[in-house]
Amino acid sequence: MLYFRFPFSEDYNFVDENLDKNPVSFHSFDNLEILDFSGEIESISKDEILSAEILSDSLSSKLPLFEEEQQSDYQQKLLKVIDFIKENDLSKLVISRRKLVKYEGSPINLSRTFLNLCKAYPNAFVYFFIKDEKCWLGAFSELLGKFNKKTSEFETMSLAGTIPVHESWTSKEIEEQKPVTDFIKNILNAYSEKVELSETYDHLSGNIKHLRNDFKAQIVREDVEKIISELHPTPAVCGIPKDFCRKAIGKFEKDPRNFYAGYIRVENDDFVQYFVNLRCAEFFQDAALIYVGGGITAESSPEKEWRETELKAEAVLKNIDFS
Ligand SMILES: C=C(O[C@H]1C=CC=C(C(=O)O)[C@@H]1O)C(=O)O
Repeated sequence: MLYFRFPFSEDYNFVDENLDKNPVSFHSFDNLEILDFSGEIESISKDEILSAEILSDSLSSKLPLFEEEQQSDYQQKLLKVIDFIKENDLSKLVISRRKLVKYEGSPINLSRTFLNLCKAYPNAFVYFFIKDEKCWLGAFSELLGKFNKKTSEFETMSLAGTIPVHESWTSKEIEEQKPVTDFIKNILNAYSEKVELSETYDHLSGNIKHLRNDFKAQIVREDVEKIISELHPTPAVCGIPKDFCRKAIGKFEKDPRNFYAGYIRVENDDFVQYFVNLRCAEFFQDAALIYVGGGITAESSPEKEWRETELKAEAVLKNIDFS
């Protein structure tokens, strides 16, 4: 099953798994796993979601053997990452961890958790799925791409840099977001004569904010999937050079990213949209793993980076319904 809600919409959707169409698919970070949801996109009411009442008790898998990375270990590792960034002259490298949430005997109401996330993040793409013994929920507003089938306009954004809502930007975040903008600009310029780029502005997300630029470009329909495969993973979730940074992530992160920092493709009559899968968590019968990361630069402070991941984890954590 899959429930989802588009950004700025009040309607909830599900996909009935009956037909040959594949309107929604989840792509893992490493692109090796694609989870398809086939059928028609149908609408579903809040009451129907509530009455289905899906609890963590009903999930088939328990959390496999897992050792959570502690603050001191994570910070030690980030010191090594910073050295690596300096040695290789990288502008940034995105490193992530998994925060463990044990239910301690009180099951989670996953349906209510989904609705809480929808309420808390009106500008986000919010989803909840259970399939092939996997269960994930997420809510985030970063667009990897949006293609308008009628006008052939392609939209995307560069989103990076994080600070608490009431703090002021420093050169660290500004320098962290720039490579994302440059990376996207270079790709779009190869596919379009006309690429529009907005000013940089603040993108609010609960207790934190990010730096953001929006792009618009006229493209041809046949290029959409090619552009997406060049864009993913952007330096907002990986780094540049892409393949070098992907390998470095594999070396520094002790657990796989799975669907975290991958993307979700959703197609309807008007658009094909691709949402970056951040602020997400994997749920098991007895515990959940919240996936969080951040862009590390030569200027990073390991302690601040740890705090940033804690703040990002809050985005999901505070909306979990312990029934
Ligand atoms: C990698 C994550 O966030 C990305 C998106 C916005 C800001 C980011 C940052 O400030 O590091 C990251 O690039 C995450 O939330 O796990």
